[in-house]
Amino acid sequence: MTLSVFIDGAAGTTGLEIRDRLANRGEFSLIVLGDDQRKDANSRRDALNSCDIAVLCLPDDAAREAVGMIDNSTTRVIDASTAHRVANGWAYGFPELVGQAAIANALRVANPGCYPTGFLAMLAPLVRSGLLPSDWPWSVNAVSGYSGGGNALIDRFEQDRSIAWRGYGLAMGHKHLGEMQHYAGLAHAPIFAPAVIDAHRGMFVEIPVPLACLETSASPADLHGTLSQHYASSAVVNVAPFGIEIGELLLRKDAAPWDGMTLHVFADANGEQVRLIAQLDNLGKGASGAAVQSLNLMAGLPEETGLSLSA
Ligand SMILES: NC(=O)C1=CN([C@@H]2O[C@H](COP(=O)(O)OP(=O)(O)OC[C@H]3O[C@@H](n4cnc5c(N)ncnc54)[C@H](OP(=O)(O)O)[C@@H]3O)[C@@H](O)[C@H]2O)C=CC1
Ligand SMILES: CC(=O)N[C@@H](CCC(=O)OP(=O)(O)O)C(=O)O
Repeated sequence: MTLSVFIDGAAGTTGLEIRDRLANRGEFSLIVLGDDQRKDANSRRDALNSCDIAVLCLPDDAAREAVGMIDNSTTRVIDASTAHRVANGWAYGFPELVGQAAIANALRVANPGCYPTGFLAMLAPLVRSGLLPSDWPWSVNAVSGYSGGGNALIDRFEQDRSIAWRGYGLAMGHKHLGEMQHYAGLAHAPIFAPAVIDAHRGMFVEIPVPLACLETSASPADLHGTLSQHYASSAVVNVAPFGIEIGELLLRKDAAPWDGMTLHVFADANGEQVRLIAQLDNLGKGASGAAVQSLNLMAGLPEETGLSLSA
């Protein structure tokens, strides 16, 4: 059976990438609104109510408005925005953390934020397993390609080629803190230091772990072993081998779209300090790839169908 999919916000950065990923997928037929209709409330309402699955690639307020326009009980929704990520009645679209069934059977799915995808992939399994404490004041440092800020940030970086690095979130309170704290089960929101660099796509998310200062007997190898076991059956997330000499990690300006994610565990020789580092594509597993992964599960297909998983 072919499922009809309406991408609300299909002309935006995330929406276009989802369209690309669905272009040759016979399992889905796309409802596309032309430029004259894509912001017209009646046209959107009709499309939202006539599709099987709506994928919202909109700013938060417009995403809330879109959900409010649905007046039937059958349209299923994947929302790429921040609006519903910790809301009641919404499954969190992170199958590796919540289980595939929770998404496959959901009416409403909230796509995770790009930075929380890296943060939660590493910290949530380690806190859940008891290897790392939930009440430590965690911090997270990250760099993202500028497409992470959508069309507005793309325009800014592409019009002003003098910006090499842009630190932000300086007043704290970044919109991703809620989901980071909630799904990792933390007592405190992490201190989050995001930055944008002069690359179109791709990101690194890093959690420093002062292992010797924590109340845990876990070694770096234990952390790596738990993550490896957690993702052993995942086609999307892989854990890099532990203890292999890697002198540097690079984010290339011309990186191709990638829907996977690689997790690294680096440690000093005494096992006192650890750096957990996730590499992903903000537009892949951080947004559009994750949305298609959930769409696959909602359609009863293997989660990795049609994704680009070789880095
Ligand atoms: N870019 C990324 O890496 C990630 C993005 N996201 C989330 O995905 C969502 C979309 O972001 P992104 O694609 O980057 O943003 P863009 O700004 O690139 O795209 C947003 C699109 O929504 C359209 N739009 C805005 N308001 C309305 C409306 N009321 N009705 C219909 N269409 C509307 C815009 O049209 P117009 O330009 O004409 O105003 C634009 O085409 C956001 O919530 C964002 O937080 C999540 C994870 C990562
Ligand atoms: C580089 C950049 O600006 N990134 C955005 C996050 C990406 C995004 O739009 O995020 P979500 O929908 O996942 O919340 C930001 O920090 O606000």
